[in-house]
Amino acid sequence: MTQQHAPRDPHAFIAGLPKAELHVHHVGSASPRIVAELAARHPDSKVPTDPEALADYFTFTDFAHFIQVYLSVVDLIRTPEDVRLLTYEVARDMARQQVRYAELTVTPYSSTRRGIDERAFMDAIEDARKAAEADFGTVLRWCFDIPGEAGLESAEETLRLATDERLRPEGLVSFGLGGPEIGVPRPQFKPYFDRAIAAGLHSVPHAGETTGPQTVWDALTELRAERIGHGTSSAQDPKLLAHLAEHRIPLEVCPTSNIATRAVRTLDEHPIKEFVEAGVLVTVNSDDPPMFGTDLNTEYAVAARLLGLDERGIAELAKNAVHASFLDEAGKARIAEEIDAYTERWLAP
Ligand SMILES: Nc1ncnc2c1ncn2[C@@H]1O[C@H](CCC(=O)c2cccc(C(=O)O)c2)[C@@H](O)[C@H]1O
Ligand SMILES: [Zn+2]
Repeated sequence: MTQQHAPRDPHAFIAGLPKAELHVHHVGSASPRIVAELAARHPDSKVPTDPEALADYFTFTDFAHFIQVYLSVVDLIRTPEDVRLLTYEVARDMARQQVRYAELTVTPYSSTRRGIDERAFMDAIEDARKAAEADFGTVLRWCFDIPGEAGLESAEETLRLATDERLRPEGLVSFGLGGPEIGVPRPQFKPYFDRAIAAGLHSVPHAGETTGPQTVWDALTELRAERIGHGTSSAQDPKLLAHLAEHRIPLEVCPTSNIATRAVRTLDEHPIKEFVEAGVLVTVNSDDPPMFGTDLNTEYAVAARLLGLDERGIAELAKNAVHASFLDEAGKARIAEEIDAYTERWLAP
């Protein structure tokens, strides 16, 4: 992807560009309005009840602090109605950014452990998914992820919720691993990923976000990752970059997330350019957009700036996500064609 001509206004082009998002968290996408509304319902919570104060609350000193704040928002999700409202509103926010398809990472263990009935949880996310598709045209699929720091008990429970035919939601396509990486080695989760893959789910663990390249190697070799969440530290290992490029294993890059959690010091130091120069398939994602004071369109603008992309280059990024997704081939072709048609209309003299 090289610079052909300076984009007229990348933000305007990006705002209308049809997109797919592969790495974005369910609770992490709760808008300040939704979080404030839920916090008002639960006065015992320390989460601020007004959106302005929330911006300060969502300022993190390090990754561990981010997880602490993240879990305080998880604590606000207490009823199936909270789950349904959150999910439907997240889809509304996505539709406003022309997101046609998203694989939303859900951590069911964290909700069922807090007392939400598992059947009611699955019904709530599925009802919202179908309503969002009908009302906004946004197609949602689920990734169920293990909160790694909660250990093998949470792995067992997440696998059960993902594979029990009486519970597994129709929209479930993948199986992930989130939470802190430090002190949470990937290999211990191999038996759970093996069983999830055997049940037809795609493996998409986080790796290399706050630890080195070995975590990414482990995700590839032990967890048979088809995509890598973040993979930021891959840039430290040329052999790993070559492996990712050769085997077309996409990275789910979340630039502002890496700055907000202090995984990367400044955007200009972000390794996204090294990834592209090494031939690695890069997708652009927002991770936990309201918590990081960003949204997907902003992440595309950041990537376009760091990679020096014009409209065609930006459109290629969007198509990378479509092709790296687990949507059916017909669905992929439909969105890719929409991206091309939009781009040609935009560039027509
Ligand atoms: N950028 C991110 N990088 C990594 N993860 C991210 C990111 N953004 C969001 N998450 C989510 O944060 C959660 C963390 C949950 C967690 O650590 C934990 C620990 C102990 C107990 C419990 C519990 O619920 O009992 C939960 C994960 O579920 C994950 O999906
Ligand atoms: Zn994430």
